[in-house]
Amino acid sequence: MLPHQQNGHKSKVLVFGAGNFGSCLADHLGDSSHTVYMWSRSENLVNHFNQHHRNPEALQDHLFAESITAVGPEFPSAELVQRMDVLLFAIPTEGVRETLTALKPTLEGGKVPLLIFVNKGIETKTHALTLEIIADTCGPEIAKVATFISGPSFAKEIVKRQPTSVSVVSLSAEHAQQASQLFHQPWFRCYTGDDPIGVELAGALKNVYAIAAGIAAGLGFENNTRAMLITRGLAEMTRIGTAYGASPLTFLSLAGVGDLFLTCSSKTSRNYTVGYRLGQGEKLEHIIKTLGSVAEGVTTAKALKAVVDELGVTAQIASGIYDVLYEGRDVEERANELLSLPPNRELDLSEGGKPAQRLMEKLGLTPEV
Ligand SMILES: NC(=O)c1ccc[n+]([C@@H]2O[C@H](COP(=O)([O-])OP(=O)(O)OC[C@H]3O[C@@H](n4cnc5c(N)ncnc54)[C@H](O)[C@@H]3O)[C@@H](O)[C@H]2O)c1
Ligand SMILES: O=P(O)(O)OC[C@H](O)CO
Repeated sequence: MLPHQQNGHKSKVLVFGAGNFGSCLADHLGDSSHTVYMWSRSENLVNHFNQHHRNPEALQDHLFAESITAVGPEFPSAELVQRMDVLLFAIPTEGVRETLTALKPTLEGGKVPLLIFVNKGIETKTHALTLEIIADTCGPEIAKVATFISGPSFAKEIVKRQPTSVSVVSLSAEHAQQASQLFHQPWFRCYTGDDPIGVELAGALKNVYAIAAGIAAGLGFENNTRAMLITRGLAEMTRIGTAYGASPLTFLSLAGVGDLFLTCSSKTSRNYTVGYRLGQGEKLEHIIKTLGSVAEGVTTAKALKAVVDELGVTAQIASGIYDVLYEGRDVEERANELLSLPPNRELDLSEGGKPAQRLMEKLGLTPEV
């Protein structure tokens, strides 16, 4: 149990990442009177935040809870980390391995705080999910208790206390419950589950389909096309997920269709925006340079190509996005190619599960997910 659950004390939380989602979640917890530290690599951000309770790089209109202290730009000290009940990671997947490697010496030997991850991606170099990155860097015992929060959750709306619901999952039901209790509020509802592989895949893959939905809108396609993309995207991500070894039901959850629907339907999504701007004829390099924050679907599309090839699964939409982002294919021509493919059986699930089995074996668990 976390200290605040045992005796009414509030928790001490250190958030890694001071971008849109890190600062939004810091605010959510700080508002509930937890003691919150937020690490940023930017000295300017740290100084500005501590002086004005505003983030100069994200959610600029928001006045943040006073119980948040920004720390950095140096990596948080072992002394600070060891005082924490919770470490919350709100950095892109590409930075998780480096951050956990730096933390590992501090986590060794001492009490392990509750570890919560909110990134949504697949690592490009290794094609690993975050669960595997945690196992590689900190060992299987820590991976087994790591918790993942995912679902339809735009930071911009959470800071306005708009009702939001998320999936909170871990291989340890107890840790998922603890994370859920930490975050749960009437406007922020936490539903627990135990399929971190499925939830991670759903969160990562929906970003790729959001790029597709954005492209369609940028090319001038309207609502029918978007509905088709969301539905066929859901079928495709469920097929990939089950071939990987995840539960197909997970793709019907908040972290699955919930987040897919949100991200494919709004320009608030960075991934949708990347697609929209591609559809309008802008170059990827320019879009990434001027977007102002991360769109994880861009790197995930590359890793996903390798995952799909290894699984031998048909993933026509994901493959089209890969071709546009990494093979220099013309966006309109590739979209028309996709549209001219003959429709196949509407629903089918691939059998398999080898990647999840390998990951469970790495964690010393039976190969069932
Ligand atoms: N913004 C949202 O609404 C939202 C919602 C749910 C999940 N997420 C996920 O949360 C993660 C962070 O998203 P965001 O919106 O805060 O992005 P962002 O671009 O606004 O901020 C990213 C933060 O991570 C830091 N960072 C980047 N690379 C790093 C590295 N290698 N090491 C340490 N820190 C690094 C940046 O400096 C920045 O503070 C992403 O994986 C995103 O998919 C975002
Ligand atoms: O802005 P996006 O596309 O990264 O989406 C943010 C969140 O993942 C939505 O749940």
